[in-house]
Amino acid sequence: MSDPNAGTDEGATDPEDADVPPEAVLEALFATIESRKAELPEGSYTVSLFTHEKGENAVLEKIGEESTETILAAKDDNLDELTYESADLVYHLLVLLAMKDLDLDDLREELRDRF
Ligand SMILES: N=c1c2ncn([C@@H]3O[C@H](COP(=O)(O)OP(=O)(O)OP(=O)(O)O)[C@@H](O)[C@H]3O)c2ncn1[C@@H]1O[C@H](COP(=O)(O)O)[C@@H](O)[C@H]1O
Repeated sequence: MSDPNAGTDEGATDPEDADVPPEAVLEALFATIESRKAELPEGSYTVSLFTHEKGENAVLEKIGEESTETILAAKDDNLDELTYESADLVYHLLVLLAMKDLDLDDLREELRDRF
């Protein structure tokens, strides 16, 4: 994984900070992604997705790859791998939401409307 300390992350909680409670992890991760988008620090994998020469296709391709890897892990009943690939998939999905100026509230509202 790329250097998690790249960038300033002003106002964002580092998702790798052990003090982040599990229920706050998605918010912390999304705040880091938004910070990378705004600050564009060197050495950041997230920034490489926002600035890729392929444009949005870079993250779209990663979502395709990670979806396939998630499916294969499930078919293998490999729960550790399923968890790992699901985390890759969720991270790239959050990058896509940020790229499209959507956020976790949009996702939460959509899911809540289905209750
Ligand atoms: N959660 C993630 C995260 N999940 C996956 N990745 C990257 O996504 C890429 C996935 O590509 P691949 O699947 O090809 O890589 P891989 O997992 O080595 O390969 P496989 O074994 O899956 O085939 C890797 O480069 C991972 O580092 C992530 N990169 C960053 N984050 C978070 O974003 C924060 C900021 O990271 P930077 O933007 O790099 O500073 C980090 O502190 C993390 O919290």
